[in-house]
Amino acid sequence: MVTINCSRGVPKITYLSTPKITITNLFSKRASLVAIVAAASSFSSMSYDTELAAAKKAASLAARLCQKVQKELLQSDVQSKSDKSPVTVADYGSQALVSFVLERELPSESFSLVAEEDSGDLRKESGQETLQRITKLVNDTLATDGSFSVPTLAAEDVLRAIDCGKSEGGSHGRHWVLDPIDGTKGFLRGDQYAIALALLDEGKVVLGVLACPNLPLASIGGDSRHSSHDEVGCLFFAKVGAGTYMQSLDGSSPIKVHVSTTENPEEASFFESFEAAHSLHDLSSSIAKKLGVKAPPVRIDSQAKYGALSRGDGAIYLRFPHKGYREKIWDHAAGCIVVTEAGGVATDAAGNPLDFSKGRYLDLDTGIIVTNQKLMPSLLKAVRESLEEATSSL
Ligand SMILES: Nc1ncnc2c1ncn2[C@@H]1O[C@H](COP(=O)(O)OS(=O)(=O)O)[C@@H](OP(=O)(O)O)[C@H]1O
Ligand SMILES: [Mg+2]
Ligand SMILES: [Mg+2]
Ligand SMILES: [Mg+2]
Repeated sequence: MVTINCSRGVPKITYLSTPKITITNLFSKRASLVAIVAAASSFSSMSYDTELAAAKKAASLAARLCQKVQKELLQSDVQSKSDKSPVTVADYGSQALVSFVLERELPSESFSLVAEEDSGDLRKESGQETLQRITKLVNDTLATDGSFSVPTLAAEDVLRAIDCGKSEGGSHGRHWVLDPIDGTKGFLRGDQYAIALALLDEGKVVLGVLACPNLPLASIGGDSRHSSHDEVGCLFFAKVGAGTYMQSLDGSSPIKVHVSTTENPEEASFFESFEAAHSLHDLSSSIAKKLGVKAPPVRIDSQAKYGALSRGDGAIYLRFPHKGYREKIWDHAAGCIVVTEAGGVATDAAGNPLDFSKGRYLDLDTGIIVTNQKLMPSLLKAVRESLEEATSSL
């Protein structure tokens, strides 16, 4: 927040944190004009450009690390966390790398990171070999980027970087939010996955980056045919109020992207989780049918769905986890700003906006739905009716 106090005609500007502007005790019209100009320039200095550049660099390097591991995937790389979900050397390596790069690129900012993984299993005797592999991977990846003249990281540095991700987030101050590999199951299958990084400021997502190493640069929408020669590797990025852009992970010039503008459900295809355990496919089908969607669902892993939606490959994303599942903020923060800055809307099943200010979890009603502004009212109606039918048939 920026507070401007113009009591003596000379505007005094105080920075708090988000770029809201309050003008108090205006001395004259001229003073007020000066104040507004000053506020505008202070707003642009709060434009998160440095943070966005750091986030793009961190996510791109992490994508490089993940691509290397996916090529060499060995069964022994896969560990199981206590909740039985898979985690690989690439999940840990990506988290260590992003944490290290952000801290190094933004030395003047206090650093808080809410991230999926922790180093618990790597600190055990049984995790030592894996830790050595991760440390080597992180060092090898940093060495591919000429701008880091850092001494080789020790295993302890890697553990510390991973554990920076223990922040609880919340509604005050700035917090980075990271899913080092979203869609680990897709990653293991050789399919889609994403490195998803966002920044919260006073509880709002202000920037997001999605690196999708296996996503074709061309549309994956319903009618498009893919050939094995399609170029893959997309980097989506969005900043609050500045739109969403996509470039290739190899570094082409960014292009501005926009969600589908279709108002006709018959033309709209919809995305959902690849894994049936992560989202109720039957419920999505019933909603899509009610809405009049003709195309079959496009099932892909990870927040690559939000990226693909942001460039209009499909028009709807439906996500209805099984009862009792609690969504984590790192599974949606980056995707949410990528799609909303591209003109889309993301809400829970009752139409409430997603609230990232409540800590590591998203508290929401039933599921997550995403589409464009025009289709949202009829989608919400179809969701409500399908949920009512599902409840009454129990
Ligand atoms: N039971 C259940 N229900 C709903 N969601 C779950 C569930 N279990 C896991 N997860 C989270 O889903 C993340 C993967 O995202 P998607 O469902 O979009 O992709 S996928 O189709 O499952 O691959 C996945 O993210 P990663 O762990 O980062 O891969 C999980 O956070
Ligand atoms: Mg996981
Ligand atoms: Mg995830
Ligand atoms: Mg993950």
